Amino acid sequence: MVLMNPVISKLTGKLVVLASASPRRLEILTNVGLRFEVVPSWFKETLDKRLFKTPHEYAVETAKQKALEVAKRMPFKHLKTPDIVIGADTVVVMDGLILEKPVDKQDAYRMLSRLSGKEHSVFTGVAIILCHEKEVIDFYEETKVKFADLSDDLLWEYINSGEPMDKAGGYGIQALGGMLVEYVHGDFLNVVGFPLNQFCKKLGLIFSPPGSLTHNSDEPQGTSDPAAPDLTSRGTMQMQNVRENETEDGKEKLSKMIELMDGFKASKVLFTASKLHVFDVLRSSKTGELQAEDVAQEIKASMKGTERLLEACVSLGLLQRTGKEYANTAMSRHFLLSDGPLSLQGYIQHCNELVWPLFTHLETAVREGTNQHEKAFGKSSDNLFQDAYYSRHEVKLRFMKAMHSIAKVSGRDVATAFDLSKYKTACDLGGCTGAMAYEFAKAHPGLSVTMFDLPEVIEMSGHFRPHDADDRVSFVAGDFFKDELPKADVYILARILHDWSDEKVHILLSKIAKACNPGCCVLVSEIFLDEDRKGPSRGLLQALSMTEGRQRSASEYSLLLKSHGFTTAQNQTLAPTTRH
Ligand SMILES: C[S@@+](CC[C@H](N)C(=O)[O-])C[C@H]1O[C@@H](n2cnc3c(N)ncnc32)[C@H](O)[C@@H]1O
Repeated sequence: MVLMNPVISKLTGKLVVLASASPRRLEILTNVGLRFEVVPSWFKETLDKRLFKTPHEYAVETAKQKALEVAKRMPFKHLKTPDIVIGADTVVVMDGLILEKPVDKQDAYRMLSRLSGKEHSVFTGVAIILCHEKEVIDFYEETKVKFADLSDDLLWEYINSGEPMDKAGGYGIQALGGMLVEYVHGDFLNVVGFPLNQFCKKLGLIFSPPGSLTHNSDEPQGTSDPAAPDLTSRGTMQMQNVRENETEDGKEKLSKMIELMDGFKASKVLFTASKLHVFDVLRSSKTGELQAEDVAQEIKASMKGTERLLEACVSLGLLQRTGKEYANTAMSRHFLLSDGPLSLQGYIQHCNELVWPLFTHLETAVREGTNQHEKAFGKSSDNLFQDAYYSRHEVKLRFMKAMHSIAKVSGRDVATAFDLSKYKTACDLGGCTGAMAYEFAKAHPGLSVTMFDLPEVIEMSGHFRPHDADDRVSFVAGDFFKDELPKADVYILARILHDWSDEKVHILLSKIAKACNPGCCVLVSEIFLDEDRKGPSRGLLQALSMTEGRQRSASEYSLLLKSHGFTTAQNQTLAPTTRH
């Protein structure tokens, strides 16, 4: 006979899913008349226990992840969305150590002999997902269990029965394992695997809101409701808190906030590991792997600091660790080795040495509406390039390396974005090291490319000349605001226009319009802001440290170009405009 719990009856007609393969949980819930489907979770119980302050937090999180996995999978794999998914995870805790299912008989023996003659705790974490409301309600129950003093003979007999193997802590209290137990304090079913009593109370809170509980029209007045004793105002408040904080949406927002708060730390870890050549050091070792102390020695840093840095790098996906050995990940091999073809080291160092100090003065920059070069570097920068980037040799080299690394990773895409086969000559205005010009030459066999930049840049461009340099690329020194521009069919403006005011952009475009061959085209490569200026954030963040320049949308660039007779040929992220 089934005693119909009024709370359980509220679930009639709902699709309830138990995200657990445990026959014991299935039995407990079936016995109280709950109708449900069993969809075992595919979530692997691999959460790092060290990340949890208490064992019950670990059990609750595991339960939640099990249930969420099923709730997310069902609409796609089973083509139905459940109303409720229930997840549970039971752990046995002895002296702060979480004992899960034994992996073999020896493991079972170790667990059971540890429990012998002592009291331990059994925690079950439970998560109830309300799929339509997108809410997660979770809780845990603790029960204390004391084992009798167990002889080895008894232990081995029990182990050889096979019962311990699929059970947390290596025993099942509902069967033979019951013989091992001296006493139980708390919910017995919690030890079996599901805290039924508290589960029903929670369902009561969910499905019978406070107002309706004091006077439940479905029930004769005076009928005691198992949920009622818990409905003190404190209980209700706690429930509301749980709902607000534990929804998927709330969690997403919180993790976004945390990501934003920690973003600067992650950047600085990348900058520091790069500056200390951690990625190069690991690559140069014979096996591609090193222990923290070897890395510390190589980079001449403290063991403690190095270890922390390496661990942080692992957490960010920059390194991987097997046992004590650290190695580069595919991503760091791709972008973080100094001599890699797509190395971003130049740009990373620029960010660390130049952009980072500017951003430490962001508050003043916002208050004053000015660039903070003087505050950060003790020198004003009326002309960004001459005063800030090119005033000292090493700063110029660093800036050029930064431009070079970005041009290397983006150059091919820019060069191949449009069909330029009908053009014979191109001029890369402000082409810096020539990296982009070489990409254009490589992509277009019929194209000769002139790289045009300030004299102080051209004099150093030899440092960056590729060993297989194409002789269709030539270099011309000059100031594009003052000097005559080389004649060409295609003008490349890659990351140039954003640095300048509309006034200066007009000067440059009018010079291009004057110099260009008939039917020429201008290829603009920039971060185009969305028309409503709500993104992309990469462009809007960059704007915060700009001097006289500004970020623009595609239509703003189009307008500027149109006023010099160029018509937008295509509306793409990269916009070539032609002049007829
Ligand atoms: C932001 S960098 C872009 C470099 C390159 N186009 C790229 O996409 O990697 C700007 C370039 O414009 C050059 N530049 C700045 N002012 C210039 C001027 N008045 N005349 C010529 N080149 C200039 C700088 O030297 C620098 O190489």
